[in-house]
Amino acid sequence: MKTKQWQTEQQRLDQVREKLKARIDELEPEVTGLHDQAAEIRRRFWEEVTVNTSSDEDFEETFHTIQQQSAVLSERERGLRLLTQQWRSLNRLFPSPYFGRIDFVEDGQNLSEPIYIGVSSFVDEDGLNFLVYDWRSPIASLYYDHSPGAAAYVTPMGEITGTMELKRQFQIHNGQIRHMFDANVTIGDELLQQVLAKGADSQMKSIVSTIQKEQNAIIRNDHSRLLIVQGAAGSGKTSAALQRVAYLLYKNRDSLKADQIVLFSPNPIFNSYVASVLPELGEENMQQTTLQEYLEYWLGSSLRLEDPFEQIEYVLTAQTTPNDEARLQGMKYKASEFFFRALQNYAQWLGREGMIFKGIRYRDRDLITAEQMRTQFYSYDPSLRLANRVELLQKWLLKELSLLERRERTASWVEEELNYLDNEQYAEVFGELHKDREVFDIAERYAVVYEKISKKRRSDEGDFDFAEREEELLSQSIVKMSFKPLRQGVRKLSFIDVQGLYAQLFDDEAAYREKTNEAELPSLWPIICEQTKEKLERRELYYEDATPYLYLKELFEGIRTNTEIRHVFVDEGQDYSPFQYEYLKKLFPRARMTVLGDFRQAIFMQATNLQDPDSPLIRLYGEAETSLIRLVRSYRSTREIVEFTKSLLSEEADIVPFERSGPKPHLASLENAEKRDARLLKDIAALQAEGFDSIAVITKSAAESGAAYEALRMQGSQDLQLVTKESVTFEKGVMVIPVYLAKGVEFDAVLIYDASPQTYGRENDRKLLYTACTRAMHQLLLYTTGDWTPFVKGMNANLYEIAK
Ligand SMILES: Nc1ncnc2c1ncn2[C@@H]1O[C@H](COP(=O)(O)OP(=O)(O)OP(=O)(O)O)[C@@H](O)[C@H]1O
Repeated sequence: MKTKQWQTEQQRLDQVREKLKARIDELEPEVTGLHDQAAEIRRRFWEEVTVNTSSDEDFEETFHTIQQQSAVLSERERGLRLLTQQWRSLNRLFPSPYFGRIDFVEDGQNLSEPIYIGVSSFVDEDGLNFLVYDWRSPIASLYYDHSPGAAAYVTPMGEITGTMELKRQFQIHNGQIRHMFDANVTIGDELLQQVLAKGADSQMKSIVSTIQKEQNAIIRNDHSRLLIVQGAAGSGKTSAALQRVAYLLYKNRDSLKADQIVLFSPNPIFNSYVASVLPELGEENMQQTTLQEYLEYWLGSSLRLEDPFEQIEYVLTAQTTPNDEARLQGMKYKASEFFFRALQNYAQWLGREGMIFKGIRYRDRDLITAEQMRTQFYSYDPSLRLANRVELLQKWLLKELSLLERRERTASWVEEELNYLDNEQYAEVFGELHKDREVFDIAERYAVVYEKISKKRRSDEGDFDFAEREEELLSQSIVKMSFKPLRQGVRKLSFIDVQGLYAQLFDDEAAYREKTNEAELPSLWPIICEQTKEKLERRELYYEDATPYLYLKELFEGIRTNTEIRHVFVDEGQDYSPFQYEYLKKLFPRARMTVLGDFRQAIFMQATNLQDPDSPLIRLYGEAETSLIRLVRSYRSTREIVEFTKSLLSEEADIVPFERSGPKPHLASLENAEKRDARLLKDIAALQAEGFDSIAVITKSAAESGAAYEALRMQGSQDLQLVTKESVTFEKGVMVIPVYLAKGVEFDAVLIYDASPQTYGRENDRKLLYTACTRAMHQLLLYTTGDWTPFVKGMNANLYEIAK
């Protein structure tokens, strides 16, 4: 790079920074001033308001002053928010105001304007001249999508074509240009080289300065209802997804808020891993959750739910017994669209017959029987949906309860209870009574006034006995309170026996076919039925039953929908079942969905193929509303690691390593476990000495992790972290982690604790081993105490080194 150009750029940079500094200095007092003002208003809020409710007029006036005060306050706070945002973004720009420049000449014009691109915009004092363009602005897409030459970008007004004369990348630190590259063919390779050579972090980083063209297509996709990204391990799916969130928030800043976006993550650790990317880009975080959290929220109080990790541990240790086979078949079937349709058909069948209710019992007797409910339920118009009929039944039950409650007041137990009320109960009843008493007093006052005006004596006046009335009210209250739980139960729809209704599906094969119109059933259906019912009897649910159970419940209670959410992101999308996708589609009817995943990393039984033409995911919204983008370039790992992991796969895969080199994966075969552990610790020490500070010992299961952790500690290693499904964050350092918790995360070096055929011997284990090995950025080491897993044994010996 010519020094002259460098100097010119540095001068421009200095000027921009001066202007930034000036603007920051200008804003600072305003930000503090507004902050103080808002704080002052908040502090004096009630001083400005005279609360007077003695008359209606006073009340109205008080109401208006409170409203006025809060309007002033929220206006100040809004102003403060905007200014603070601006101030923060200037501060973010200050150390490194931009990372790219393009010179673009629009067709029909001959002026070439340099466009500088950074994490947010910065406009000169005149309000017109953009000194820095936000990376999400339409023109900035030129930087990501094109090399110098003919280029075009899309604006809300249409496409603009022209010629890009220059594309330059910068690395700027604290106001100094450290590196400057002029790109020609592929953008960013040099800058990307530098970025990728760095170490792993316990927090994911933003990739804004080196977004690749195919990633940009994901980020800026505005038209698809469903966007599916099938991408190789380490191809930047998660990174692109987070940038996409930032883009959407920018593009729709007047209509979209961060809390209208939800990201479904594979596990809580992943949540914390990605949590800093958006704030780094100056945006608020979207909502983050796991499907398990959601299921727990809605079902957890009545049933114990198995989580996906328990399920996978089961799968990993499953034998070839009929019981295990049946459970595996059940997992597959219950994850399918067929089961989803079967439940819908079942709901139709229930519309005609077979509903199961729980009768209402009261003081050891049947108040309203299940049979009465059933008769009532089936007396409603059969064309009404289940949930609507349930609602009618609920109203009917509440009415019935009121009648029964009135009748109950004269029961002998009430009178007895009156005599035996202890002080506390009396006070409680009296408290209730007091409310009634007010009503009673008003009625009484009204009656007196009416008497005066009409000059007529009330006919019952002579008979009125307040003590009698009080006793009557007291017994009313006693009965009312004893009916309260019944009414609450009816309101919560606990008269529907959801558990019974779900269990009833699994009675026997013929009955199942009749209720659901299902033709194809897993061969071991009778055992599946037994297992499901047995589990339910213990008030527990398998993971594969949780979403279907919730769905069935909603068919009675009304489908739960969340219309606030506009964008749903599903990361590690291959791990969700077609059933779960159908459910998410129903749950978020107004949202667009972005699903990111890699079928080669599908380690759960319920996996969904993301990209095949007959994939249930593509059928979800239909082909016309779905876009599929494939990412084949892998950025995480060195070329050597990518070549090695690629050949772990059963078929030829289109995965292209990014040109970054490192040592070949190391294979170490030791005589016994003790020697293996000692070797592993020695290797870890050597890796640390090389400067790697994020190192993972990856195991197949949690049980193996626990054992490895103990064994390594016995050998004297003290600073190990054991990561379990309860862990919510992880720190840099050395950790022992089961592969399914390492999903989506990366490490400088990965050590596969036991790569023997006993651990990774079955075809199912291939994807697990692949997922584990693809977590490595710079170094990969595998250990065994005997033979090698067939997936390694079968590969070309050039792809690895045997450790001495
Ligand atoms: N355009 C890019 N510029 C710089 N780094 C990138 C880019 N794309 C991806 N990376 C880096 O590659 C690594 C892998 O990215 P990411 O975790 O997003 O991939 P992924 O496809 O979600 O992987 P996996 O499926 O294995 O979980 C990260 O370190 C990320 O920062």
